[in-house]
Amino acid sequence: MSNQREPVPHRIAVLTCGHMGQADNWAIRHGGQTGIRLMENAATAVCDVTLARFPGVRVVHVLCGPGNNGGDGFAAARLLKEVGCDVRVWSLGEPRPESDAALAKAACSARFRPVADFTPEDGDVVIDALFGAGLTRRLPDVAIKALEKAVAARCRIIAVDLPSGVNGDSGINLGGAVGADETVTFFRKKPGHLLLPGRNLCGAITIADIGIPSRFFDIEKPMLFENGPDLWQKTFPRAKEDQHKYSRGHVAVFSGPRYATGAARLSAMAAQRAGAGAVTILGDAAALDIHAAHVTSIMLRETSHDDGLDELLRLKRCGACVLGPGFGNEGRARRLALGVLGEPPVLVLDADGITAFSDAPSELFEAARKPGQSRLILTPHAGEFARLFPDLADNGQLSKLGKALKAAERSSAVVVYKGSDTVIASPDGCAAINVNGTPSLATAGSGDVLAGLVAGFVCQGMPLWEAACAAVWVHGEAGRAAGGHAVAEDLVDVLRPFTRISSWRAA
Ligand SMILES: NC(=O)C1=CN([C@@H]2O[C@H](COP(=O)(O)OP(=O)(O)OC[C@H]3O[C@@H](n4cnc5c(N)ncnc54)[C@H](OP(=O)(O)O)[C@@H]3O)[C@@H](O)[C@H]2O)[C@@H](O)CC1
Ligand SMILES: [K+]
Repeated sequence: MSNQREPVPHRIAVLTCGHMGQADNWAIRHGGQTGIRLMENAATAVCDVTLARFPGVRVVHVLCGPGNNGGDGFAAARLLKEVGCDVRVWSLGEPRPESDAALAKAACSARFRPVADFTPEDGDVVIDALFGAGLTRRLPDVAIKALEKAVAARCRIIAVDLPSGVNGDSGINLGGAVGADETVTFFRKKPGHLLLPGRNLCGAITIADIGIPSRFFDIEKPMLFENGPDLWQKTFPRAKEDQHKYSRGHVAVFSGPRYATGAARLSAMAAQRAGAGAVTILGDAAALDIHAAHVTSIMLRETSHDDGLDELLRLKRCGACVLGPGFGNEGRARRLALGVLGEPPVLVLDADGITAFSDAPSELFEAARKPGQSRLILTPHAGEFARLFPDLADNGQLSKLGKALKAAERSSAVVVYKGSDTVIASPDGCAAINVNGTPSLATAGSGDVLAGLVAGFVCQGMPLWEAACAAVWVHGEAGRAAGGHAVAEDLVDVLRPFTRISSWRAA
């Protein structure tokens, strides 16, 4: 994590599988641990969750793969047998000789049968310890068949570390993963627990402490997080006694033409709800006539003679502007965006503002590349992302997280790659994965509300990445509060509690 950032509690850190391997190794070399003890601790956690979730369970099937995930399974089988469960172990392949998994298998007195013969009965509990962090390719057919049998028999499934078949770094189903009821993972979550479809296959997630000292994070600063207030609450705007409207922050929103004004209004209202002291909509006279019939506390400023940059710069203490929602005119959007990037206000570029650079994204990235803090926030959904970063969008090797990080680095912008698993990536390599999104956010105008929230937090002095993370989380909470069939106006209506620290602290 970069030095300029406020320290973040490492409990919300997320570790890639590679970093998790480093944490294991570090704990063994410097943290007084042994590999087999870590495995025993992992197995104890799996055993505890099994007994807590299914008290009185009699038959437990343990499906064990050839690696350390299987090793956790063998150790859990032994522990469950010790407490009197009827444990049946089904193995796939043989652990490497002298590996921790081989030690765990040797210590387990259960009878091992090939996974191909797995025959669960209705309602049995199945521990899926076939593959975890080490899976790089499609599951072997025999593993897929075993998992299918578990589903067909309506077994309750507890996944060790990850549901087998889910890639821990991308959340992608490499082929054959089935939904678990519970997933027990170790030390910290992995991206695959948060990104889709992995998140939906995990069921309830338990993070078990397996004895890796958290001072690991003193050496390896966390760069990846699950989004939530803990990540950004230290920089969240707090009202001060001596503030006036402009010192609270001023947001400008560029309006679309006469018949496309609603998007700008949604952004403007959301910026107000985020706490901006003043919000101005900039547009031509015909558009402002429509706005005037709808808004009261939002100011209107006509852009009659040029692209609107001069009018923006004349606004008092404008800290952020939103360009793109309902904007239309791509040529003008492009000129304006490039103009704003040469000036102090931070640019939140969304929708048509992003599409305007489809033919020449590098023009945008060049303009955004300046020493010091980024001045550009991009908020693309998948289609818009592909317009600005076609090669990244098409790259099957990259996860959504990887795409967002590379996009942020390339564009020198904070990139909010939207979706049900929105990723917020910063050019300095930090990223957060958001998990509180709901289907109710998939509605026209929802993105305009998000862009307004981002600008609203930025204008109050929040650092850009933190502001974007806060906006995405608040937007998600609003979606939940608004419920099914909400329209974007409903989101604005329910925003207020989520933009006040006292309310979400109590939540
Ligand atoms: N390190 C520690 O101290 C701790 C680790 N812990 C546990 O370890 C797990 C990670 O273990 P892991 O790295 O051994 O990986 P794992 O998921 O078991 O699979 C690797 C094996 O599968 C094989 N293989 C892969 N794909 C395959 C395929 N499609 N079809 C067939 N084979 C395939 C692969 O073979 P290879 O690719 O090398 O040919 C290799 O043999 C982690 O999830 C957690 O549960 C905990 O105990 C805490 C302490
Ligand atoms: K597993």
